[in-house]
Amino acid sequence: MAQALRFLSPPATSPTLPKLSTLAPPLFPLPSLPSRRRSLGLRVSASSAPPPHLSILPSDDGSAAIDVDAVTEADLKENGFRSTRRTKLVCTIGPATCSAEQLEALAVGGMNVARVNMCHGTREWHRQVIQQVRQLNEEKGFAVAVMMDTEGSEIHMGDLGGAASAKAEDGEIWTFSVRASNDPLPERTITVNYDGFAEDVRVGDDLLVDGGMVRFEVIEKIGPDVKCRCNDPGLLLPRANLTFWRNGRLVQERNAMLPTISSKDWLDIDFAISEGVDFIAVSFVKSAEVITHLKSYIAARCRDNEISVIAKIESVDSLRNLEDIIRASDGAMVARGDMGAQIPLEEVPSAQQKVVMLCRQLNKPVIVASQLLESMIEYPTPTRAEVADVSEAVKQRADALMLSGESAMGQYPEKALNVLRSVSLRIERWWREEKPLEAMELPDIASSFSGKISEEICNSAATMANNLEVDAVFVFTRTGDMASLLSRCRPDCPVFAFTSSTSIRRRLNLQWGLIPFRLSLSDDMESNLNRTFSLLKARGMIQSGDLIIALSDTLQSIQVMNVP
Ligand SMILES: Nc1ncnc2c1ncn2[C@@H]1O[C@H](COP(=O)(O)OP(=O)(O)OP(=O)(O)O)[C@@H](O)[C@H]1O
Ligand SMILES: CC(=O)C(=O)O
Ligand SMILES: [K+]
Ligand SMILES: [Mg+2]
Repeated sequence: MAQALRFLSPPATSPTLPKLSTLAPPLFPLPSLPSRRRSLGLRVSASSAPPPHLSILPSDDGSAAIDVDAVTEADLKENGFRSTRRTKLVCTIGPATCSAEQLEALAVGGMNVARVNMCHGTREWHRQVIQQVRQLNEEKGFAVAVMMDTEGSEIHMGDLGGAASAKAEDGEIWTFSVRASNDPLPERTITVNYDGFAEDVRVGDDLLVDGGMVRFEVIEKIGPDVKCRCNDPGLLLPRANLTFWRNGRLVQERNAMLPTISSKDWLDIDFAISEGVDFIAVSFVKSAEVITHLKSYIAARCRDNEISVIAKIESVDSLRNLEDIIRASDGAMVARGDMGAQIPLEEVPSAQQKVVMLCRQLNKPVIVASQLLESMIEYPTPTRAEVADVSEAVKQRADALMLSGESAMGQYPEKALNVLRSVSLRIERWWREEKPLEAMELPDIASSFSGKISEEICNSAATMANNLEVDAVFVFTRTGDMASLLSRCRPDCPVFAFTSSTSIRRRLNLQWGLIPFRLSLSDDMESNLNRTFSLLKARGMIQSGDLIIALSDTLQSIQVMNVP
């Protein structure tokens, strides 16, 4: 009940919007502002006078600090609110991008999340990358989050005895063996990580490397060795994924019983907790239980639950149990690489669309991953088809796009990131200009009355933001929930999310349209607003007359105002 009362904003701070005919001349003439800003200042000028008690005061705690990175700051100063990118970008870090300078170049280029894949590299290597990202954040004000991606216990090849790749030619006979050996491997021999491999496969099965990049047929089994003939030649890469198919269907036998989180994964998870990563992405999720289990494991070890769990949707089982898995997780990834090895390729696009839609409905951030710009591993420009694929993911309004090999080991990581950024910006602008009909209804998701209030406030605020064409929504949030609820509505303007936690700030950086800032929040909404206005104005990120909607999760209120 108390919250229901608080939902009614205090009268002095909730200006009712006047009818257009009653508008008074602007109280804050803005001669030097771009025309759009000026017209907005005019349109709502009657409500633009700050309530008397909202006058700008010097910062009350003396710290006057607000954490924002130089790139966001420059973008806002130069291009204004409308041009900020809404789609977030995840970069897989690998040998091509692991130095401090390379990581900084990616952050400057728009990387919101750095992903390390525990399939590759040593623990020491991962530790260095994570620490360098943290240092970059501390020194330059970035909020780049770190995502640790588990190896999972699917079947994969060994590391090719240190070779970068091996070529399998048509008709060649190769041996796939479960023998563990430290000695150099005989020619055309590949080790396999799964002990049951030789028992599970049958003569006549198709063995697919990386979902069909190379294809073999099983011709003979000799103890732990499986002889295969290459039918589709190609390049074998270290630790490539292996699937086997019988009569046109993926074989799921004892290999289907492999645990989603292996013993090695648990050690990697302990490592991730001790290094303070922001997200753990779980490979080959099959059911919601494993996510629930991991979340309680983290909760028992981690103050304030500061790690979010992302379910990677890449197996047949994850698609079968999709809704339960997404409900249990803090977000999802459409991991199209392995997904395309587990279901027919022509089913991948509709699976992507389904996951993206469901995540938005359930208010979970979703990442579209793998092969977005695959050709840019080798070439400095993408194919037209790749640009169309990126556009499609942006049109689906996914929270984030991910680079894999393009940034981990490609020749043009920064160029690839630049393509994601410019295509996102262009398609987002197209969306705002064309306003395509959005077929999606957002169902009620709150499970408590106070959650319901927050949801209603955010839905209304997003509608108001679009109808009034405001410049930005400001949300003061302790938990980040209200920022997520606003992001879910995909409003036309950016959402400035102010939170006192650096960890929440980083995790909000995965979500569509949010520009997260760290600011020590007080319980007094007016003081928060005043400090924000003066700090952002002092840095030239907002100007007098900009029209904003302000929300707070402590006050449960909506205010519309011009920046004084
Ligand atoms: N830390 C690393 N060290 C060396 N190479 C890496 C590293 N991370 C990624 N790579 C290279 O980049 C490629 C693409 O990265 P990506 O993370 O998509 O891996 P993947 O092997 O396809 O597995 P996953 O299905 O988990 O994504 C890898 O196959 C590998 O060659
Ligand atoms: C990202 C990942 O794991 C995949 O696409 O398979
Ligand atoms: K992985
Ligand atoms: Mg995968």
